[in-house]
Amino acid sequence: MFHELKQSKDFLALTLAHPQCLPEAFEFDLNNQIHVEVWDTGVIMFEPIGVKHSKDIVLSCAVHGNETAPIELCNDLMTQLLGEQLELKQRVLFLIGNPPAIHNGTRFIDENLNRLFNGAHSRDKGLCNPERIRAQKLEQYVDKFFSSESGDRHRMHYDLHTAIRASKHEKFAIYPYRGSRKYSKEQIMFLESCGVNTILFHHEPTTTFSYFSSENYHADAFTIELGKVFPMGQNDMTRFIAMKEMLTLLMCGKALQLPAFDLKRLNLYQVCRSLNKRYDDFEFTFTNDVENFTAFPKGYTLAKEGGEEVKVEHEFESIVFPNAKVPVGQRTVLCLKSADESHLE
Ligand SMILES: O=C(O)CCC(=O)N[C@@H](CCC(=O)O)C(=O)O
Ligand SMILES: [Zn+2]
Repeated sequence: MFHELKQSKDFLALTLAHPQCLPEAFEFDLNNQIHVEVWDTGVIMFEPIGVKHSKDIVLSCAVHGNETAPIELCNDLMTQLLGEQLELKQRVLFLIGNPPAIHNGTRFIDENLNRLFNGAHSRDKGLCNPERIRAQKLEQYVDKFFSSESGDRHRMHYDLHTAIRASKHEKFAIYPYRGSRKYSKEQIMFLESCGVNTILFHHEPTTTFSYFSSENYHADAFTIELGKVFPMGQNDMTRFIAMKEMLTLLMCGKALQLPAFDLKRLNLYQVCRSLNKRYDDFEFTFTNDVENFTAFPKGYTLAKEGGEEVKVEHEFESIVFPNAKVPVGQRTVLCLKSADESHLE
């Protein structure tokens, strides 16, 4: 296994060759002062040797198996690290979330992994399918990674996705609910430098991976949507150059040279409500080619279910992630209104 990875430098290939689990964990040192630990299939940690580091960075992809651009992006970074092409100065944990779903070319196999974090994997029907078991393990790996360093650390988790539909703002990030904690202008400008200039502030706790890291480890954590979903190999990787460059600077401890916070460079949205499916016959009134962030006026009927109409409540509401095909009880769409900078620091 170790020799296979040393030779190929392709952690995605190793992961896909063993989608359920690896026969054993292993570790080794690269020739350029980097310690590598493989904890499980899709789970690899890189740590600089002999350097005083201060940042713990989690980069996750394939929490949804068919969202391939983030997988290619992360694999590029991992291959560069394994090929000793990067001078790593900070700790990084890469997570390839759902390898069986990558094989399947689907969002998930049994259950949406990104609804199973923050303990949801063990609630109700419990650890009854591979996604629930994987969610629990991913939580344990994040815990191990963040908890093994103490003191004044800067923890980050960028959970990389792509969206099912086209979007009026191609790249955007969901900033998980933070309770009384302020949202970070510096993180927002970091994302803007990555090409992600649209931020959605979530209005309530969720069971997503980014919320888990944000809530439990006070990490600067985001779900980041990098564009529309395409099959593996069909992504235009030039669209992710800025993202890759900024992540490389971050990992290698280089100056980020972030611009000052500037509202003119950003689109800020507040989630005003999450519509959960209540009846099997839930349907939207708009078609599948309506883009994310399309705004509808007050009174407009967005959806119908159980003989009732779901109408826009604010002057305008923009929709994101509409999906009528979720199980009853789950989110069918997020409704957004414009946000200002009042809760930022
Ligand atoms: O395009 C879609 O409908 C879904 C894209 C996606 O996977 N989005 C994430 C967002 C998670 C969050 O709200 O932080 C998801 O639905 O899990
Ligand atoms: Zn996704």
